[in-house]
Amino acid sequence: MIFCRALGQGAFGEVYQGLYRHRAGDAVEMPVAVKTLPHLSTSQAETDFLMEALIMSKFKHPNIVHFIGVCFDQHPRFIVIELLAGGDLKTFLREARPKPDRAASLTMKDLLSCIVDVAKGCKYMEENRFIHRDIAARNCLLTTKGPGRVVKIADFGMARDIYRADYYRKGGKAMLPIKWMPPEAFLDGIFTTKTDVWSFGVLMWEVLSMGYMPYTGCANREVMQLVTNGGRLAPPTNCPPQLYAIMTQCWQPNPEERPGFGLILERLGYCMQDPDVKRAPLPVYTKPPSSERDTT
Ligand SMILES: C[C@@H](Oc1cc(-c2cccc(S(C)(=O)=O)c2)cnc1N)c1cc(F)ccc1N1NC=CN1
Repeated sequence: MIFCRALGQGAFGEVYQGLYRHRAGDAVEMPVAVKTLPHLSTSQAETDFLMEALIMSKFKHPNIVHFIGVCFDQHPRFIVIELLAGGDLKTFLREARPKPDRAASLTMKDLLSCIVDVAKGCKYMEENRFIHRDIAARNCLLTTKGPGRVVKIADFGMARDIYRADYYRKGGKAMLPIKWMPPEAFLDGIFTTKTDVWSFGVLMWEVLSMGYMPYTGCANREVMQLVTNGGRLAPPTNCPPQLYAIMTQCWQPNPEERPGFGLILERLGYCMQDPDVKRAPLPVYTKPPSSERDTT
């Protein structure tokens, strides 16, 4: 295991880019991401860290990050996963926004393809009765920024990676991604696969708004109030109504009425074939960068 450079701060500790050789003598070195656990971690943190590795090791799916291994017999303890060189989905979308001086580099088809990739990963988790609890663009990674990119769900620890502002510290307890949670989750702590369906609807909104913070400018408490009283995210600029319809189904107040990921994939399939959807222009943001307040 060779550590090359730091990728950023993960929930537990630093995340590094590294090179992994399956056997000492192997010529082939594989680029990997390495999540480390700081030396001075509580035993609870160690358990959570190991738990996250165990969860990832169970999954085998093209839209879920590939788990390579753990090293727990020395410090720092670390988890080795495949490196997805395109970085995270939220950053990718924000960087890809059409600018006045640069034509859109993505089409509606590209955005839909990202959404479909995540839906496939979610369907696999639903089939395995695994509740992710933190489906959001920040937790998805791309194999590459270029064409042919594949999006994978890549964080299984309610990770508080690089987007700390997205989380809400409720009564000093764990930080909760309120803006991605349904009422039954933040009010009663009920988490089912239908929790992930709600979050997936918010992820669709993030993708079609090209990386905006949901409920831009609203504090988490205001969002809890709004959503409990039936308020919902408005359609992103230029969002085709067929896609907004899927989001609103994901945000049904009654969890049972939200579609499963199989049905969501079917409906997304129709949208992919609908010429009106494929032809839809991307949102053009003319806001000067200084006033870009869509990160809080
Ligand atoms: C744990 C970490 O995993 C990875 C990050 C990057 C990765 C992340 C950012 C940029 C690049 S890069 C080399 O393409 O610029 C690669 C690439 N592959 C990974 N497997 C991660 C997974 C996520 F789902 C979301 C964020 C992160 N982190 N944690 C700390 C930084 N990102």
